[in-house]
Amino acid sequence: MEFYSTNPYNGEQVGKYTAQKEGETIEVLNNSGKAFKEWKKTSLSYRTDLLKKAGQVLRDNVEEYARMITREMGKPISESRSEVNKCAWVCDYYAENASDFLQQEEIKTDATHSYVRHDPLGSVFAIMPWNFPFWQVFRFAAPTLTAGNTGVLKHAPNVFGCAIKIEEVFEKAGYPKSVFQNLIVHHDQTELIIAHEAVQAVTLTGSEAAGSAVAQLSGKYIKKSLLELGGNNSFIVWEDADIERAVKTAVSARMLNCGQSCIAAKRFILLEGIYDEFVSKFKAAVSELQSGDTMEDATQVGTLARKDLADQLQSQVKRSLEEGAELLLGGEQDNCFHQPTILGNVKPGMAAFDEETFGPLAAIIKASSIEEAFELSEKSKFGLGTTVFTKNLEKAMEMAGSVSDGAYFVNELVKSDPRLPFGGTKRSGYGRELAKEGMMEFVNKKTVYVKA
Ligand SMILES: O=CCCCC(=O)O
Repeated sequence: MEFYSTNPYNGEQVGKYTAQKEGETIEVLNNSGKAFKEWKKTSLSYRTDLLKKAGQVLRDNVEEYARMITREMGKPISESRSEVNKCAWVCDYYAENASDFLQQEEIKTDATHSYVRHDPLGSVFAIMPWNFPFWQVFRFAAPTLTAGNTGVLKHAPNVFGCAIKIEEVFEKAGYPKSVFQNLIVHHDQTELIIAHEAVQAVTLTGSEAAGSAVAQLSGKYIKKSLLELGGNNSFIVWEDADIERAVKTAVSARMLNCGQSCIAAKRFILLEGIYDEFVSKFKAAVSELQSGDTMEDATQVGTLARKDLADQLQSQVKRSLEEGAELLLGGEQDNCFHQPTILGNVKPGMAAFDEETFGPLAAIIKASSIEEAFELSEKSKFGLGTTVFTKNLEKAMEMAGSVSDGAYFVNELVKSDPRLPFGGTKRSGYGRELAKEGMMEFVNKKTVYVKA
């Protein structure tokens, strides 16, 4: 079986990849298991030195990696460069903090010594998506490998070229063979991989459907799993907000990565008093975004990663209009490109409110009070994050407890940061990545109890 990756901007074929057969996959997994036996015995300082080198390799080759990202999935080149630099940041972050995070925790009991060690688990299988093809992988790999696990990656087929480059980063940094390996496989091999004895845990970033299937398999084989799935974040603007700042942030929150982000703001819930002002300034700001050749520095809005994704967004726009939404801007699709689109008068029950919209589509919703805004925000099966814009920081912080999401940002877009835990609730998944929490997901918290 062959996989092809295609530049969604111009149709160029970027790569052709032959799927590994089951026997080859098993060999990769056996090697991962063997590598784990040696890797887990290495010193933490050896592993953090390698991680620092991986960060350096990323920085030294930003242009090459960024071009591969842009060619395979269509984000503007400037955003691809930022993505590669963010991967270098997460490497530096764990290189600096791993020894703190992994140190043993003494606990006073009636033992002479009792403490918790943080030992690695084995091989961690990562199933990753195409939307941040480097970042999603480094977010898992930097803490997980540094804790002493080995890693096996199954990337999305439209970014297999990125997956190969990522494997090269670890090779160039000097990681021992088989500590990080890439698989070119169809998802029908997922069960075989999860069932393999070397694999002790699974991490997936992707759709609800993929998450549910992988969680079932992880349950079947009793392997730990972490899921980072969809989102339908709200961006609530109160009447006292700094509107200029809210609009500027809203544009980035929705349009970065051409809107193809689980944590993008998708539902803009505006208090009545600022509705008209926000909408007119937001429309003006979105209209100014420059689309065009994704390899040009000036391009701000790329294409969607595949035509079926643009088709799906277009269907959500059309259905929402039929359901009573009002077209305020854009609305048209041309192959993989979808115009940045704003829909007004969006309400629960419409596609643009209920469904995750994975593209440059902003749904504008009116609320008559702060309480109603939060109620509307909570009307979602997802739970990744909420943004609130206001000058009343005290009241904003008071409201934090009423948000059921994994993140709550005040006067800022919901974003990932290596220093902060990242993950969702409800249908957005479970577990946390990044920060100390992310490193703790794939360790054996081993109790040691010693009596003299
Ligand atoms: O689809 C999920 C995107 C996460 C992006 C990030 O970690 O910044």
